[in-house]
Amino acid sequence: MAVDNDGIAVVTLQRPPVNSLNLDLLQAMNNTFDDVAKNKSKGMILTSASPTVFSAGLDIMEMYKPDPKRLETFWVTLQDMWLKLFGASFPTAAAINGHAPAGGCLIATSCEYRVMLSGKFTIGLNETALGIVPPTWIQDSLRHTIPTRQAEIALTTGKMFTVDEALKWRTNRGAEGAARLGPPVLEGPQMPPRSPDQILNKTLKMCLSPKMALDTGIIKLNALNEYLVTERTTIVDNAITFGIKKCNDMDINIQKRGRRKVGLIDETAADKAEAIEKCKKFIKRFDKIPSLARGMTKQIFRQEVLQKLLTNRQADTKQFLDLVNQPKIQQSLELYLAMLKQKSQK
Ligand SMILES: CC/C=C\C/C=C\C/C=C\CC/C=C/CC(=O)SCCNC(=O)CCNC(=O)[C@H](O)C(C)(C)COP(=O)(O)OP(=O)(O)OC[C@H]1O[C@@H](n2cnc3c(N)ncnc32)[C@H](O)[C@@H]1OP(=O)(O)O
Repeated sequence: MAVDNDGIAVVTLQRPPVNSLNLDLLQAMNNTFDDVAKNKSKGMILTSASPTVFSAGLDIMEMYKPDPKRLETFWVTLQDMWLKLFGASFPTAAAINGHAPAGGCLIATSCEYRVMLSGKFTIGLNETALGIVPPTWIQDSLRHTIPTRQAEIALTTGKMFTVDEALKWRTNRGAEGAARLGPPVLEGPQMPPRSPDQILNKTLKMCLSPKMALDTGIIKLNALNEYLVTERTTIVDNAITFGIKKCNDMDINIQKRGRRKVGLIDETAADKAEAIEKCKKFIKRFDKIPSLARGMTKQIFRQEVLQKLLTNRQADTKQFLDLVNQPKIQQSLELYLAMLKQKSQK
């Protein structure tokens, strides 16, 4: 852990080669989180010493042919880590400088803000694809981060997101739809927007025109048609300007037409230094907010999810131990480890 001049703690996971979460690393994380709380740091940023992996998730070796007592301690320590991180009163952010599968994604989604390096990295909860049911609190971390429906689909498909996918979800128009619509509006040529008063005056003028004075339905319709045709660009432009303003007011970031940002991650960065800077900027947003009020508000906001695990802790542990001790699961772990080894030797 390194604390900068602003009082922000940067905690670097350093367990080569892939920061897989074994008992020792989890215990070290828990002690560090306690220190950050005790030192009254302004906030904490989690990152990794590896240039390509944030964390490979749980260390599979802890679950393969395990010592029963150690396995239980391992799971309880993982629960502790999540309770401390997800429930931390201080601001937390993850500078995700590489792959973040399964438990790696859990750490990231337990933080309040995520900046991920652009590149061929992936992030997600892939448990279902491996034949494991992610425990409720692991699912809750994702559900707390992205919209419920997207979380359900991601969990049931074991989806690993590319950085681009993690940053923003496409609308149901999809990429093809967006392409069909032509260049993004914000990048296209812009008409000078007219004020609503100007539009109103123009409409009134049109209604009082000689054509309108004839007062026949058909002529009125023609006049309206003419107005709509001649003014369509202005009308559309005004609608877009109004929509963009509303989105800005509501802090909805629409960067391109056909897409909207929801965010398993909040931002991307070109390198680790930039990712850490962006995380610091997030933490500094709270400079003028009383820290007690901030921390308590966050904990109340997260209380329901935290309480669920606190209430069901023993049952959750038993479920894990029963699952891991199944011969079928041990067989799967053996195969998975062999597959990983084979891949790493290529
Ligand atoms: C799979 C679990 C199955 C069953 C569990 C059973 C019950 C559990 C019940 C509930 C728990 C639910 C929660 C689970 C959460 C988890 O976190 S499970 C772990 C899931 N993690 C993964 O699937 C990631 C696997 N790793 C990778 O995909 C890649 O390693 C990665 C993309 C992270 C990095 O790729 P790369 O840089 O190319 O590195 P290598 O693949 O070459 O790996 C280097 C060495 O590290 C070893 N290794 C990789 N991941 C793990 C790991 N999670 N645990 C232990 N060891 C790992 C890999 O074998 C290489 O070792 P070697 O150098 O060959 O000795």
